[in-house]
Amino acid sequence: MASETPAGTLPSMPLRHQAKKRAYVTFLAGDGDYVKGVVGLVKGLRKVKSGYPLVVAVLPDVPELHRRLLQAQGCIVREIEPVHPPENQVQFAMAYYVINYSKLRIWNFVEYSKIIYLDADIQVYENIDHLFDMPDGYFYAVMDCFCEKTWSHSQQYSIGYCQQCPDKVAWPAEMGSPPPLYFNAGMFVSEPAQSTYNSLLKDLRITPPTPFAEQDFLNMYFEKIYKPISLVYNLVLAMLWRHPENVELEKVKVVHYCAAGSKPWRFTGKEANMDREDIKMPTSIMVTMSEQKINYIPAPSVA
Ligand SMILES: O=c1ccn([C@@H]2O[C@H](COP(=O)(O)OP(=O)(O)O[C@H]3O[C@H](CO)[C@H](O)[C@H](O)[C@H]3O)[C@@H](O)[C@H]2O)c(=O)[nH]1
Ligand SMILES: O[C@H]1[C@H](O)[C@@H](O)[C@H](O)[C@@H](O)[C@H]1O
Ligand SMILES: [Mn+2]
Repeated sequence: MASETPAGTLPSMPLRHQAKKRAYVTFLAGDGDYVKGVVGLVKGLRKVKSGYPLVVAVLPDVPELHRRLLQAQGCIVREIEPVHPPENQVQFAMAYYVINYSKLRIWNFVEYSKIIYLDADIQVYENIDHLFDMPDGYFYAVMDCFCEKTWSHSQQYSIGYCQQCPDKVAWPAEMGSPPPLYFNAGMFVSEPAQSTYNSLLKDLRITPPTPFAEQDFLNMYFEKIYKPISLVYNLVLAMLWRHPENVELEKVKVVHYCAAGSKPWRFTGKEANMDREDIKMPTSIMVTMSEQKINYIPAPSVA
């Protein structure tokens, strides 16, 4: 009779556990204030009793103090090398998006069979561990909205077309077929694998950068296996004022504070959108959460 244990696996551990190591993953660059987002994120995951760790992929420029702060909060900190796109003259929608190509390194986290990636400017309000149980072989993420100014470079924006309401402005026949469904890359479910990682980096070398950096690149790379999931798993904040009819607020589990002026830890009340009630409301929840206790660990004395 053939053995039921494939070569290289431990016979004492049930197969289903060996094959299913999972993690939440986020990305952190620089010594700025996004570390506050990661602290808020890991506290949120803990609060909703997530059963999986948060791995923080950090670039070398993240200071030691921030790394220790995250470890003290229970995060697994993993340093990654920056990934640089090929040189060209593209104007990114936000200049700093260029660093986001480094996110591609997370497909090399092959000790995890499946990951849920969450931006540092995301907060979870309900447990989403069940997303790990969706069938393998797909890339799951939430469809984006094209209505904010960050999209002003695009054909979609120029004609007022958004995939969130595809019937409002129809895609003109003379512009060819409508663009494929496009996801926001601040939240997704995917499977790290050496072969995927290698081919992502190989393809990137021959792909000129575009305004939404790695988000555009991932949309092209995973186009064939992309499966949209409900927007409750990544409420891109501008949906609240661009497509309120699509949002059932009481069902939302994950909020993405990506709109201009919406980062909870940067709230001053004085910048774009900050006078909006729908920005002030979720922002105040998260500010309260992250103010509860950010206990900085003092750096060791150098004396
Ligand atoms: O100084 C920075 C800037 C960014 N980040 C990390 O990079 C992520 C992406 O940056 P933003 O959240 O500010 O970007 P947006 O939400 O506006 O951008 C969206 O488009 C980007 C295009 O590059 C990425 O795909 C991103 O994941 C997606 O949510 C942050 O959450 C954070 O995890 C840092 O750590 N430090
Ligand atoms: O990734 C971007 C970013 O998050 C912007 O803030 C948002 O307006 C876009 O819709 C999205 O594609
Ligand atoms: Mn974001």
